[in-house]
Formats: sequence, C-alpha cells, structure tokens
Amino acid sequence: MAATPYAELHMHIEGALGPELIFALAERNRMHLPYSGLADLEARYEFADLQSFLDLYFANMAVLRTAEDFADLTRDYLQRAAAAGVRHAEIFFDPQAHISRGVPLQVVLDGIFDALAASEREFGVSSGLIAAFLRDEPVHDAEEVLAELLRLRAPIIGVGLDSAEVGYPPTLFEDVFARARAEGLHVVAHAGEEGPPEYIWQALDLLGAERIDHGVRCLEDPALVQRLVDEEIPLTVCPLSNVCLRVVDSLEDHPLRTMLQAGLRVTVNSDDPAYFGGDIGANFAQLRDRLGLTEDEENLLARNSIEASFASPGRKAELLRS
Ligand code: HPA
Ligand SMILES: [Zn+2]
Repeated sequence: MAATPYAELHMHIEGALGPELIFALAERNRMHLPYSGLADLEARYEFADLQSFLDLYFANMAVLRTAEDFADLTRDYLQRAAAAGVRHAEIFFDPQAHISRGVPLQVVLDGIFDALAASEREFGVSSGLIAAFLRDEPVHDAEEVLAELLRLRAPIIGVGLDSAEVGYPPTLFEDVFARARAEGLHVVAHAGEEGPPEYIWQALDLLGAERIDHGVRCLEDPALVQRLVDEEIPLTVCPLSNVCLRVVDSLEDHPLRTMLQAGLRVTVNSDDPAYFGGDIGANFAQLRDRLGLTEDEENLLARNSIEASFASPGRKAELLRS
C-alpha cells in the first residue's frame, strides 16, 4: 500500500459483508441460514462470472435487517479500510436489494449514516454515499427509488448503476440519470466490466457519468481510450474482483499497467472486499507481487484516487499534502 493517503472510490457496502458477520447477524436476527456452517458458506466463494457472484451477494444480504446491522457492517468496513491506509471512501449501496426484502429505505440510510457520520472522527476516513440502481431490474423501480431518496432528503452524494451488465445498457437509464443530475447529484456507472465498450460510450454520452466503474474493456476501442484520456475520466478499476469474476485470466494478465501507460486516469479499488480476496491493501499487495507494481505507480494510483474523488477541494488538498 502506498504511504500516501488513499481514496477508495468503488466498493459496495453489501460486498463488505463477510461470512463471520453473516453468521453473527443471522444469530442476532434469529434467522436460519441455508449453510451448515462457516466452512460450508466459505466454500461457495468460487465464481464463474459476475452473475454467479451476484447470486451469493444478494442471498447473503438477507441477514441485513435493522439499522444496527447496516451500521455494524459499515463500521466494520471503515475500520478495515482505515487500517489499510484509506482516508476517504465513496461507498455504494443497493437500495432496491433491501426495499424488495421489506427493509425500509430509511432504515438502511439510518444505519449506514450512523457509521459514516462518525467516520472522520472515529477512523480518520471522510466519506460519501452513492445509491446504485440495479440495472437488471425495471427502470421504473430505479425512478421510484430516486424519487424516494429525494423525498427523504437522503444524504447521498450521487447515483451509480450496478448488477448484471450484459443486456442492460446505460441507454435504459438516461431519464433517471438526467433527473439525478438535475438534482445536483454526482453520476457514475459500472460499464465495461463484462459489457462492451459501447456501454462506456453510452455511460459518458447518455448518463453524463463523471467516472466509469471498472471500464477495463475500454482497451478494445482505441477511440474510446483517446476520449477517456482527453477528458481525464477516472476509471475505478478493481483488480482482484476482475480475477475472481474471470474478467481477466489472472492478475499477471491484468491490463492495469497498460491502462496507466495509455494515460488513463486509473484508480485501484476493492469492489466487494469480503468476496474477492481482500481489501484495498490486499489489492496493492498482490499487484506488487504479481504485476511488479512500482512505488511510482502506487503513488500515481494514490494521487489519482484523491483527485478523482468527490471530496471537497479542501479535503482533497489536505489529503494530497499529507
Ligand atoms: O462488480 C460488480 N459489478 C456489478 N455489480 C456489482 N455489485 C457489486 N459488485 C458488482
Ligand atoms: Zn462494483
């Protein structure tokens, strides 16, 4: 991990829900889990693609029921992230995944915010929350969630787009994202993880995405790379996630260095730290070991992460100075 402070810009708080916390929350909520024990659950962390991961990710969320559950989960992430050198975190959550299980949006927000409100004081980590729409659910649901977030005056800094990508192009969400932008929210979108470069073009042109989450498939389209370089669009790349979900064959084959050398504004992120072999520290450790990531490259990635964040200019300056 770089000695310089780091901003994590692509992590799903539900993806920080690990096996031990799953069992602890199931017990607290008196729920029966469909696993015989910890080892049985842990044996299922083997994924063939994005969808096979999403199946387990959504199933495990069943244990998140109360505001306290969401607060505990968020604190657990913040504590680990701080220990790994993260000083600013922009955190996704999936409102629809909880509303559809009967957990009120206000409960989810209260829990996550209970932890985030104290984060800078408690962990030295400033933060922002981004509501992500599930792109494989009806567009109308995303519209309703956005309206509800606005009605509740949810303290979110932006909206994103996640879940199963192929077959669910950004075009579908043009109007929802236009509304979010009109409300002054930041806009990001997962694109070019499993989906084609065309989805990245759409995220930029139709959604007004300020950052692209993943974006690794941009390399298949030189004109797109040029556009991303020219407009200095940050890409929140998640190396261990890409290996676990078979977006790349191995870390040795990861195009991170190619992306840096192309002049792309790349950052490194954990995506779902409880599912993909670890937090941001683990991502950097493996990149060092298996890709020969240099100190200069680490420092560049750290600086990129802070510059690409939605932190206030004052906070950015403070992080870049320290
Ligand atoms: O990597 C991801 N891609 C899409 N949706 C997700 N939801 C959690 N992680 C991911
Ligand atoms: Zn993601």
